Amino acid sequence: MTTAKGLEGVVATQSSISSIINDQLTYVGYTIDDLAENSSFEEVIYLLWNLKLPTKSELDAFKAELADNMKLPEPVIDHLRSYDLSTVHPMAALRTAVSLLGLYDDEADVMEEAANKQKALRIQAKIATIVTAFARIRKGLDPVEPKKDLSFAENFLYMLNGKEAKDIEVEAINKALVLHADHELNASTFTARVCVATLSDIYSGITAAIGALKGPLHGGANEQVMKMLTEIDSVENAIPYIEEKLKNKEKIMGMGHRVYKSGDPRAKHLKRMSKELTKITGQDKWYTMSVKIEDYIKGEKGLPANVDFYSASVYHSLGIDHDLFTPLFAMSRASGWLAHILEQYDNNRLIRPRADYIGPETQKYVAIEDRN
Ligand SMILES: CC(=O)SCCNC(=O)CCNC(=O)[C@H](O)C(C)(C)COP(=O)(O)OP(=O)(O)OC[C@H]1O[C@@H](n2cnc3c(N)ncnc32)[C@H](O)[C@@H]1OP(=O)(O)O
Ligand SMILES: O=C([O-])CC(=O)C(=O)O
Repeated sequence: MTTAKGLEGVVATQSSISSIINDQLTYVGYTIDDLAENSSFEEVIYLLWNLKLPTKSELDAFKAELADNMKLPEPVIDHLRSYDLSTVHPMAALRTAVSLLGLYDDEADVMEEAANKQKALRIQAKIATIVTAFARIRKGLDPVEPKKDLSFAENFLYMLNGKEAKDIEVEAINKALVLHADHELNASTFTARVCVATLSDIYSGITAAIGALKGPLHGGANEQVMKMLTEIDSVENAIPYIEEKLKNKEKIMGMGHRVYKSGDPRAKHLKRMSKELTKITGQDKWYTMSVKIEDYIKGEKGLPANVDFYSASVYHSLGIDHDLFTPLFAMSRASGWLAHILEQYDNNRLIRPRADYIGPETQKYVAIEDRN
C-alpha cells in the first residue's frame, strides 16, 4: 500500500463545478477574476448549482426564491438565545443551528432530486440569517428580519447592523462571497461529499462541512490572521514578530496552500479591497503590516498568501467582529458545499479509502486481572 499523507495529490472524484489548473481558479469554466469583477453572489450560486449562468429572468426568480426562504423557524431563534453567549464560538453556533434546521424541515430525509434542490435553497437562504441573529443576540439585540428586496450581501449587512449598508460595503461583501464560493475538493467540501456519499441527508452534509471549515488550517485561519495582526499591532513590530514565530517553527496563518504554489488567485482581489477599505477607514496600518508579512514569508519560505490572509483586514475594516470572519466564509462556501452534495448524490459511490495499519501485530487477549 502507498500512503499519501493528507491525501496530497490524490484525485478522489470527477467534478464539473470548479477547477484549479496551473494556479487558475474557475467556476464552471468562468475565471474567478471575471466573476469577482462582474457577478453577484446570487449569480454565482445559480452557476454552481445549474452549471450555467442565469438569464435575467432566471436570476430574478432565483433571487426572489432565496429572499422568500431567509426567515428562520422561531424555535431556531429561541435555541440561539439559550446558549451561554460568552463562551460559544459563532462557528459552533452555526454548526448546531444548521443541524437543528433539519429538524424543522419535513423533507429533511426525502432523497429525491427536486426535494434536495429545494433544501439546498432553504439552507443557503437561512445561513446568513443564523449568523446575524446569533451576532445580535449575543450583544443583547433582537435579530433583524431580512428584507425581500435586498440582495444576499445587502441583507447580510442589514441583518447584522440593523441598517442598510453603504454601496462600498455591499460591493466588498458581495465580492468576498463570490471569491469564497467554491474551491474544488478542499477539506470541508470533501467532508460534505464523504458524509452524503453514505446517502445521509443534506443537513448532515452541511453540518459536517461547517465543522471542517472551522479549523484554523482551513477557514478558521481568517480569524487567526486578525488575531496575529492585533498582537503585532504596529508596522515596525511585524517582521520581528514573524521571525520569532518562524524560529519557534510556528505556522503563519493565512500563508501557504496545499494546491497553489505560485499564488492564490483570490488573494489579489482581497489585497486590493484591503488597501482601499483600510485607507477609507483610516486603518491602513493593517494593510501595510499585511504586505510586509506577505513579502517576508514569500522571500523566506517561498509561501504565498492564501484567501484568508487579506480577507481578515477587509472584514475588520467593515467593522465585522473577528469571530464572525469564518461564519462569513461559511455563508459563501455553503453554495459550493451544496453544489458538491447535489453532484455527489447524482453519481454516488460510497467514499471509503484504506489505512495502512502500523500498529502492533496480532496480540493475545489478556484478562483484566492479569494486565499490568
Ligand atoms: C481557505 C483555506 O483553507 S486556505 C488555507 C488556510 N490555512 C492557513 O492559512 C493556515 C496556515 N497554512 C498552513 O498550515 C498550510 O500552508 C496549509 C494547511 C494551508 C497547507 O498545508 P500542507 O500543504 O499540508 O503543507 P504542510 O503543512 O505540510 O507544510 C509544508 C511545509 O511548509 C511549511 N509551512 C506551510 N505553511 C506554512 C505557514 N503558513 N507558515 C510557516 N510554515 C508553513 C511547513 O511548516 C512545512 O515545513 P517543513 O517541510 O519544513 O516541515
Ligand atoms: O482548497 C483548499 O485546500 C483550501 C482553500 O483555499 C479553500 O477551501 O478555499
